[in-house]
Amino acid sequence: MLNAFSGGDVRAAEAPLIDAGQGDTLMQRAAHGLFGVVLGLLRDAGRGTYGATAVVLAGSGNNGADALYAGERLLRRGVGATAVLTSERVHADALDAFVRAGGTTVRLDGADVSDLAAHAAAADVVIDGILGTGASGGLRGTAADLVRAIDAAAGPRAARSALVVACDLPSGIGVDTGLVQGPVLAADATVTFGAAKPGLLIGDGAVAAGQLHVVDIGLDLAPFPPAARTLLDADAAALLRVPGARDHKYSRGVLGVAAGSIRYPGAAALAVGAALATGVGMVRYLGPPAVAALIHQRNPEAVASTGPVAEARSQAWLVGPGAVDDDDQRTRARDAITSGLPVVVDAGALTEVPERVGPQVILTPHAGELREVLAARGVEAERSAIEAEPAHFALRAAEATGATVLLKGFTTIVAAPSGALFVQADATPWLATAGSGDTLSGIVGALAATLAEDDGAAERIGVDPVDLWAAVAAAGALIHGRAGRRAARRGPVVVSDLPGDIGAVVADLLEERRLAM
Ligand SMILES: NC(=O)C1=CN([C@@H]2O[C@H](COP(=O)(O)OP(=O)(O)OC[C@H]3O[C@@H](n4cnc5c(N)ncnc54)[C@H](O)[C@@H]3O)[C@@H](O)[C@H]2O)[C@@H](O)CC1
Ligand SMILES: [K+]
Repeated sequence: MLNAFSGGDVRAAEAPLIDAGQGDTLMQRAAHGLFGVVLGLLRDAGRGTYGATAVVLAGSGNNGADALYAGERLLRRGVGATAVLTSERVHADALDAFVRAGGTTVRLDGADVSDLAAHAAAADVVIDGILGTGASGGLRGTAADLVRAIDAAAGPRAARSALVVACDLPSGIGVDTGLVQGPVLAADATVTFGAAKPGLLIGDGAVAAGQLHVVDIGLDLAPFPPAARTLLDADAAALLRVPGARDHKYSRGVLGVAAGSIRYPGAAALAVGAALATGVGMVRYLGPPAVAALIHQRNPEAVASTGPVAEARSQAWLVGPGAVDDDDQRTRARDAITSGLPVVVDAGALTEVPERVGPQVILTPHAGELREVLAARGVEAERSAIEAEPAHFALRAAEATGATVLLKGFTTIVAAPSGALFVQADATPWLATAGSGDTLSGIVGALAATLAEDDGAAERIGVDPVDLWAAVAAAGALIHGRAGRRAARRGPVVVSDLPGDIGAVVADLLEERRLAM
């Protein structure tokens, strides 16, 4: 599990060490970690250090100092380094060390911004040390102008020649939210100190951060609750339930599916296919015979009927995908949601959620659907606002409904009504295609069915039992994302082919788990 801590908590964890006179030690550890990552990236890019050039953007605070000390280390390895001082104030000792090692400095105030930008764009590496955890709001003033100019001179990240490495975080992102309010220099890599910060995992902040490296500088974060968590492969693997010798189809977990309609039969077929590939004892399908016939073309093992939820004994339910203009499906959705069993609620069924439910009800909206869920509870928010601050609004929806909320997007956000937050960035943009969400709901539904009666699941991955369903949803997002990336190796993702990849990802995860034991 990757734990992210709020900027405030990381600073609080630093405070006793700084009070004990260890501030400089922390800074040197941070600078050394940053230097190490830059070195590795230069090597990977085949550029080495001797004769390479670096531009250090150094702000007024300790973030600028970390960057200058990293610059000092690069200078001692033969890199030619220039520091652009973006503020009147600068950490005196760090600047002194940088200059003594042979670095040149330029004050941004009064300099020609486009000249500086051209110089930065032509360098081998740019270190962004303008703002760190002490930032309030986006970049302002001349520092904002400089970043905009470097961005324009260097071009989009994929086409740039200069590597950009962010010190602690890309300057200008919301440390705790990932909100990007002004110009931000998108980084190839971010080297963050002490612990990941939520803004590096969420939404636009995660996009700007690039590859994330966490450098241990010796902070004790145990007293603080993580502000966000990301499941790693090992966590998803630990959740998977492997059938034992005494298992049979009913004990492995039965997933009831009330999805699809005459208008949208395909959604049900995709969800069922994904659920079977994730691994369940049985899928019981409830819905129109014509939809069942489509499901049976690909998955004859699905057991279909047209009855009510009460007559289809299951361990968990999946309701909503493609269920449009169908009163029977609406009734089934309501019955499943109020059954007390874990239930994944997608698309058409989101409007059937009563005022208050429990965390075993997992809503899987995209931003537009979340807007509706919130509006129905008196919280007005534009879709664009939800996309800019997805974690904030997912948490609000979880709080307002009592449900677990999985918000789909570039990063998948899972908010538990307890306030726990999971963020998964496993997916590929190739998964942004029709039907993708149906397969995600099928995977989460299958995991829920197999774990519904597994009392040890929360403990296996070290989460509070009240947050189990959020972790299950996050694991579903991880499997879905990895399956999508696997499929994308063959070309654009065809969602109906995804079950093969889902099964392969489950097999890989279990193999990694076996090797780790
Ligand atoms: N204290 C320490 O010894 C350690 C500090 N660390 C580094 O220190 C950083 C935090 O340092 P600081 O607390 O000095 O904060 P920053 O380095 O983030 O700088 C904050 C300063 O920038 C200015 N500022 C804030 N928002 C601005 C905006 N939107 N536009 C322009 N200027 C703005 C303010 O003057 C503020 O004092 C961390 O991110 C990390 O890089 C780490 O190295 C760990 C150890
Ligand atoms: K920074």
